[in-house]
Amino acid sequence: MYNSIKLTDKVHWVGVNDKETDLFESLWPLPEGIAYNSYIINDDKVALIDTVKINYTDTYLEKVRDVIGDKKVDYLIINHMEPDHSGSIKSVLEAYPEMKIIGNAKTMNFLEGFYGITEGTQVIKDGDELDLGSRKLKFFITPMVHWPETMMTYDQKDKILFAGDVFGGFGSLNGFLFDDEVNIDHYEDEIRRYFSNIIGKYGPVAHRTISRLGKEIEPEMIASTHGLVWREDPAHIIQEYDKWSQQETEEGVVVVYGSMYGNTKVMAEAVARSLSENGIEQIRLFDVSRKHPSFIINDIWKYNGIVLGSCTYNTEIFPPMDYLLKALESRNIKNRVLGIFGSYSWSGGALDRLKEFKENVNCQLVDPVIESQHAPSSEILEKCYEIGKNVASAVKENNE
Ligand SMILES: Cc1cc2nc3c(=O)[nH]c(=O)nc-3n(C[C@H](O)[C@H](O)[C@H](O)COP(=O)(O)O)c2cc1C
Repeated sequence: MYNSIKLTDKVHWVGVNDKETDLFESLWPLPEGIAYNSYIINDDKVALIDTVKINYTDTYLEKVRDVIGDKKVDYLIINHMEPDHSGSIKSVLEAYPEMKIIGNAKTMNFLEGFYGITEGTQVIKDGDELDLGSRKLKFFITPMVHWPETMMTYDQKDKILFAGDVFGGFGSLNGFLFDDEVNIDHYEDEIRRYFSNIIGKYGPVAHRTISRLGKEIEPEMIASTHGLVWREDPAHIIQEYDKWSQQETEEGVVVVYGSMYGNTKVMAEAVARSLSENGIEQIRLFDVSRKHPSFIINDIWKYNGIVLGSCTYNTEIFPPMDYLLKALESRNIKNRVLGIFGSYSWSGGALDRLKEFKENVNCQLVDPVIESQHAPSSEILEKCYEIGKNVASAVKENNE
């Protein structure tokens, strides 16, 4: 018994849970693990949708057999070629050599490049259908959410959208699979962290894709390649993803500082205290060296205010702060209230990079912009309070 889980009479989840990988894509921490979801439709014809990471192939194939017994897999549909989903393709093909691999034209380049597979494939175009017997699947080509070949598959009978990575989240499935089996609030952060870390850069494409699908289909279930299957309230995850894809935020401020010996930290704490005194209830204060950027990005995605302060290191900005700035620039962070301050002792450098960051993102810079030499003086700390006050009033105004 390998714990496949029924979605409907003929559709099963045959995914796996990964609690062993520390860093997703060797970048993003997985404190709650992650699930690689694959689904099988056991109709007259049998179709698998995506596979799982190579480490879990054996368990995965057992789950597939658990559902279909001695039947063969007729089709393997590839919604996404990232190896956490495509890693078991070769093994599935060995187990079911007659199987046809279905993808779009771009999928095939990846299939050949990663796995040397050039035969037994079927190329589909946007809007094409595949008849499994009692149902027809329809394909939607949805490039760049978040790879060039990404697509989605819609089961028109059971009204299930197999969405690839879109609508996915971090966090493994601890016995539950469906949205109605868990307290969603507990998972919201991990879902947004997945969105902001992995899909966020492609927000505008995600928004266009969601708008298009909204006009063409009315799914009753959303089945992504990571995280929960949404059957009770699919509209919830669609709304959340759409909101995040447009960078809609709520009132709150994320203060991040880079500090070696505490002087910049004192400034950041003054800003944070002022934010609190000026009525901001959601304040996140992070040491950029100690909080992984994955979590900082997640909170920045949630709130409408950011304050960034950094010391100077060898004539440049403190390296971990530079890493965060690049991550935000690459995600085209926008529509935030922004406060900045730097510290130095002889040449300066940190504040120049923070000003460059301001030029690279579409955010509203709030006065004063501060540069402190050595330890912050009481005049400097007063200005930090001013940053807090001005950021507080701007984020409140923006939230009205
Ligand atoms: C290793 C190291 C390198 C530094 N490089 C520079 C520099 O190139 N230019 C400069 O103006 N200050 C430099 N500083 C000084 C700090 O940026 C400055 O003292 C700042 O106030 C330190 O803030 P902190 O206490 O928050 O770490 C350096 C300090 C250290 C420890």
